[in-house]
Amino acid sequence: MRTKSLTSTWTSIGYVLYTSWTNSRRSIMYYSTVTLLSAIQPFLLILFPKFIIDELTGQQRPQQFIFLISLMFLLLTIISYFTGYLQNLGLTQLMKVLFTQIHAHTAQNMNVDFKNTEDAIYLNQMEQAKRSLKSVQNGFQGLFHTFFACLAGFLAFAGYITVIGGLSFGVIVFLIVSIGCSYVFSLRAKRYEYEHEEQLSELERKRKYYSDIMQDFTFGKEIRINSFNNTLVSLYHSSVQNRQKIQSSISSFYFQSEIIDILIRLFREGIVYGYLAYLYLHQRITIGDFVMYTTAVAGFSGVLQGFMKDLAHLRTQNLYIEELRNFLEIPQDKQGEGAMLALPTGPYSIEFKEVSFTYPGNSQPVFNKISFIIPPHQRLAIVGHNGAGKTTLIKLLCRLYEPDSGEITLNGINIKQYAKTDYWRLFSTIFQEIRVLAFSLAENISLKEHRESDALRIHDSLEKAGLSEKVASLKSGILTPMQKFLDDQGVEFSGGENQRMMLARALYKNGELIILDEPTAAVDAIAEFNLYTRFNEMIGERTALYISHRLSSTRFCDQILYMEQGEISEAGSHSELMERRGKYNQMYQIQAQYYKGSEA
Ligand SMILES: Nc1ncnc2c1ncn2[C@@H]1O[C@H](COP(=O)(O)OP(=O)(O)OP(=O)(O)O)[C@@H](O)[C@H]1O
Repeated sequence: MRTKSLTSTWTSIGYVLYTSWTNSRRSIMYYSTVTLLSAIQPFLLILFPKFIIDELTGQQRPQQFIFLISLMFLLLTIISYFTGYLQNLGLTQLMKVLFTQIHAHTAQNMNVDFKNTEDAIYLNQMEQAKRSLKSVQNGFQGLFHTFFACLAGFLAFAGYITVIGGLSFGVIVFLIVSIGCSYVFSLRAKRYEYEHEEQLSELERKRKYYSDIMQDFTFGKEIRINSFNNTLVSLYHSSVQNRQKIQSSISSFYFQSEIIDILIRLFREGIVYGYLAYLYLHQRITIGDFVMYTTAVAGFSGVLQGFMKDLAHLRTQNLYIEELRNFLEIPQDKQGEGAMLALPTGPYSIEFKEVSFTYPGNSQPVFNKISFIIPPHQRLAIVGHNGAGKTTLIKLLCRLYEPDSGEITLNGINIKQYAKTDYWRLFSTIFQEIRVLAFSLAENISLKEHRESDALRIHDSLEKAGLSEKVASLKSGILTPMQKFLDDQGVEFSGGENQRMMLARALYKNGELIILDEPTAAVDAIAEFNLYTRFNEMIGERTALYISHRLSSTRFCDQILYMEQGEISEAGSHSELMERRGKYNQMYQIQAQYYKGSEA
């Protein structure tokens, strides 16, 4: 974590300006010009009235009077027109820059190490970084606008000092001190707001989660039957209420600082106007000077106060930018370690050598020096109770997590020595969660755009997965959109059909190593048995790894590992394990009772 100092405020300003400059130089050029114009504008309203009034109370030359009025309005019109025009152009360019950051944020989510996606700290960081990009007042846009506002304030400040300096240096000091007091109170409110941002973000995350569940009708049955709706509504309301409580305490801080500000302002302007009136009454200044100085003092206070507030805002924006940068700097997924080796050609053997692994943040290891071999062409089943570590084993094999110690080898070489993208090409996987995308059926199978997909292979995979008839019944065949998120013509498949679609996806990929991590939880034991057997026939000579709770589904496998609490307690073929009369046998017998009479 970087320090939250003024130095890092400069770093954040540097980051925002540099990013803007590299992505759109025009964004900086337009905003700089607008800044200059808006710094000049107030001085026209200070100086011209003085000259006009002096003319009226002095020589009273009509031509000079008309000239001054016309020039003032002409300049004001030109400046306002260009300010508005360039502001619009600048905003369009700023949006262009912002989208590069939003893109970087999204890309980061796609490219970070998988383990982050299951890590609450990362998820929180992601939300915080999103906050920097979502709001107009805060974060990237906030800092950009506030920086230029500060710059305009600074230029105007210098101009006012020059004008008021002609009157008295003491007035300037008095104005600066009184405005400084207001600044301290506004800073206090801003700090208070920032200190509670994290809490607000967490509450917002909860609120959003509850709201998503309430709108996700896949939870509909469970929620109604278990009368969970009232609980959800009350959780939703309490997160909203807690958020409101914090927000109202933030508002009350701001309210306090506004009140104090008004009181200080009344005191300040009373003193200064009294002094100016005194000077005028003693004929030490003209009526034109009086108007010029009162306008300048009001303007000076406004500019300095605005400048201080902007400065305070700029400093808090720094904290948002820190969060954005910290998030974007999370290292992306590494391809591997050292020089990457080319993948060997098959057949493939895999070995787990004394692999130990603990999930980040957990105290209990899932595996402690687990070892086993999957020889080429073997069908290996991993069975066991819930939480035994079966899916974790697959995550390690697929390099979604790295072992803490020990190694996993492919044909004798540590898998870290292969580039991940090459290594992943080897796998055709079907996981427990079935994820259908709101793209066409073809794109769901190939996971590529239409123009990059092979239609023949898609049809072939669908046929092998037993979905040809279904596809034939669809008006647009494999081009039929799935789900209705992006297309109201989209279709919904049944649970079993979705499973077959996943099967077709795995077949289309045609990986050398096949993994089925119990994608059949929703179907009955016979359907699962048939699916595993069919899949087994389809994959030919390839090495395969099957996970299931139903021992009948994987009994055809060459080797079965029976896992308990992260350890392999029994290993062998189905008949060997049955003969051993151990835990596998016991579990098989218990499960068989349920299938009797229904199995062929
Ligand atoms: N992302 C995670 N973070 C922390 N702990 C996890 C995570 N995923 C799983 N675990 C824990 O690791 C252990 C093994 O989980 P795993 O999912 O591998 O078991 P499993 O045998 O596949 O279970 P199941 O049959 O229920 O799918 C469990 O104690 C689980 O709570």
